[in-house]
Amino acid sequence: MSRGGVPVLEGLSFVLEAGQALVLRGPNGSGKTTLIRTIAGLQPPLEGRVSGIEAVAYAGHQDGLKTSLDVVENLAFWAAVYGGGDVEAAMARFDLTDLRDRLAGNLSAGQKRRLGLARLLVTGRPVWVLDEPTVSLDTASVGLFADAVKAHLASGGAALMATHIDLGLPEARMLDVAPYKARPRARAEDEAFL
Ligand SMILES: Nc1ncnc2c1ncn2[C@@H]1O[C@H](COP(=O)(O)OP(=O)(O)OP(=O)(O)O)[C@@H](O)[C@H]1O
Repeated sequence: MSRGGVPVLEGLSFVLEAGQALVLRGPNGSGKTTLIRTIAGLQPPLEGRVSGIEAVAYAGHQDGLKTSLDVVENLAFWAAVYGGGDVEAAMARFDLTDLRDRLAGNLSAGQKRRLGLARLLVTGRPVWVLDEPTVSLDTASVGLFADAVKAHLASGGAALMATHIDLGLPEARMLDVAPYKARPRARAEDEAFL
């Protein structure tokens, strides 16, 4: 896997089964975001392959919100794009019901993040691939998120998450990406000198 053409991770392989959560660990710059983006299909791997991309719902550092639409309109939009998830249930799960008519652009950082995460529910997609999903969330909202993940796993979903905080998901497997740091590679034009 690479960023900007520079290899970041190599030799990394795992299978994520239905009902499983996998938490990516590793220091800043170790390649968690690169791995997440590759698995979500936002960039191709240098080598190897990712299967099941069509089942992925991705949430990255940006919440992907339409700032000029309100909360319920944002979720209805995504539900329509993905084929009709339950907007009311998604709002209830992330404590957004009282904010339903507020423009997404006027939400606080944590409220925006809750809306971005509620979007996952309305996609109906089974594999959540999440990059630091709890950034900006207060303790209560982290609890809402952990409960949403648990319910998702219990219904046969799966979750891959890069996070620096303990989500209180003892069933989650951990994967430290640090041992998979890519070795520097010779550039093609240097080969004659190897
Ligand atoms: N566009 C780019 N061009 C070149 N290098 C990049 C680019 N984007 C990221 N990198 C580098 O790739 C490496 C992996 O970055 P990545 O964002 O995957 O790390 P991370 O584990 O998610 O870090 P953090 O915990 O800080 O979020 C870092 O050394 C970073 O500087």
